[in-house]
Amino acid sequence: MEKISILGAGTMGHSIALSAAWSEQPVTVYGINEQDLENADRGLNNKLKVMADNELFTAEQAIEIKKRIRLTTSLEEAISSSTFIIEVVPEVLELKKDLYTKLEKLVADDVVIASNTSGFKPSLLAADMRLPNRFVVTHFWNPGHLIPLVEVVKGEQTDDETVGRAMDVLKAMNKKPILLNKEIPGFIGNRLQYALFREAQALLDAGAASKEDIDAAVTYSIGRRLPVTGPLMTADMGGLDVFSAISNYLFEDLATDQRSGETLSKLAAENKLGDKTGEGFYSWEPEISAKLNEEREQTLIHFLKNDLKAGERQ
Ligand SMILES: NC(=O)C1=CN([C@@H]2O[C@H](COP(=O)(O)OP(=O)(O)OC[C@H]3O[C@@H](n4cnc5c(N)ncnc54)[C@H](O)[C@@H]3O)[C@@H](O)[C@H]2O)C=CC1
Ligand SMILES: O=C(O)[C@@H](O)C(=O)[C@H](O)[C@@H](O)CO
Repeated sequence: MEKISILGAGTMGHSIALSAAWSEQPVTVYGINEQDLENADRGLNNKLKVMADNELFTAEQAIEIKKRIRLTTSLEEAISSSTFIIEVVPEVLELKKDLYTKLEKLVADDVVIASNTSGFKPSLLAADMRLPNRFVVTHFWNPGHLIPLVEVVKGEQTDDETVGRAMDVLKAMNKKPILLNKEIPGFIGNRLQYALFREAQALLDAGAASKEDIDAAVTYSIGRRLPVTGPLMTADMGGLDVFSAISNYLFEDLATDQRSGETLSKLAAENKLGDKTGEGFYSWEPEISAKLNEEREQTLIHFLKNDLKAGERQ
């Protein structure tokens, strides 16, 4: 069994740690200061309560899971006995690369260093590493403790042993790892997610429909099918003659913007960042935020329970 350390205690870091602890693996989480750890501890307690309330495990098991997670502000302590490190710091290329340089001076040559980056190519991240063979991307999805997919992406120099260890540790965490054949920016999930996001922005900026109706067009249609059939299987079920005919006239009309759209750019410039600042495309009063986050969590837990029934989770 790998000794897992998570470097970064934020949105993804503490929820990935919860995933590991839930699969009975002890894990150490590094945060930058006491406030960071307090936020992580609160996030863990909230998530464990919701999961126990929804009978994913008992309240007693939740206590045991929490005991498996050690929080520290000491990087050295966090990695002192690690065999598998998952970096989950902000999506800033140089920040990540600088951390790997620091880590390579502190850990043994056989310790795997993985990144939860949303889309940087592993070869780019590992470009200055002493041992790029031990580096791999393990891209979890938010919330990391409730979404099964993890995209495993190897760089040009990632060796097979590192890939194998990453796949094994993710399966031991009861995740659904997929190994990409090629390293491409954004991997698979985010390329698809951001293609949809680009088109949604273009429709909003063109005044084609309201933000509510644009989102409804997804949640009340393709969003109902996607938990069952992905885009290629959906096309097979709809008829490739139809999907090909539509592709041949519609593709030339789809958005091809290379940057954020007008509305998103304006909102970001005004620091209206969505749920975390109280306003984005939508207004996020605390009660609305709590309601929508709980609804999403309940839905994701419902899917997880189906996985359990299907034996996809031991
Ligand atoms: N938020 C999301 O929905 C997802 C994010 N990711 C990726 O995961 C990574 C982390 O994202 P989040 O958890 O959302 O970030 P976050 O901002 O919530 O947390 C980042 C954590 O990194 C640590 N940190 C902050 N500044 C640091 C520094 N200068 N040096 C070392 N550690 C530092 C802190 O513990 C902080 O809590 C990013 O690469 C992001 O692209 C991947 C999937 C989903
Ligand atoms: O959970 C997600 O959406 C992620 O996998 C991502 O990487 C997103 O792009 C995230 O970074 C922003 O929500």
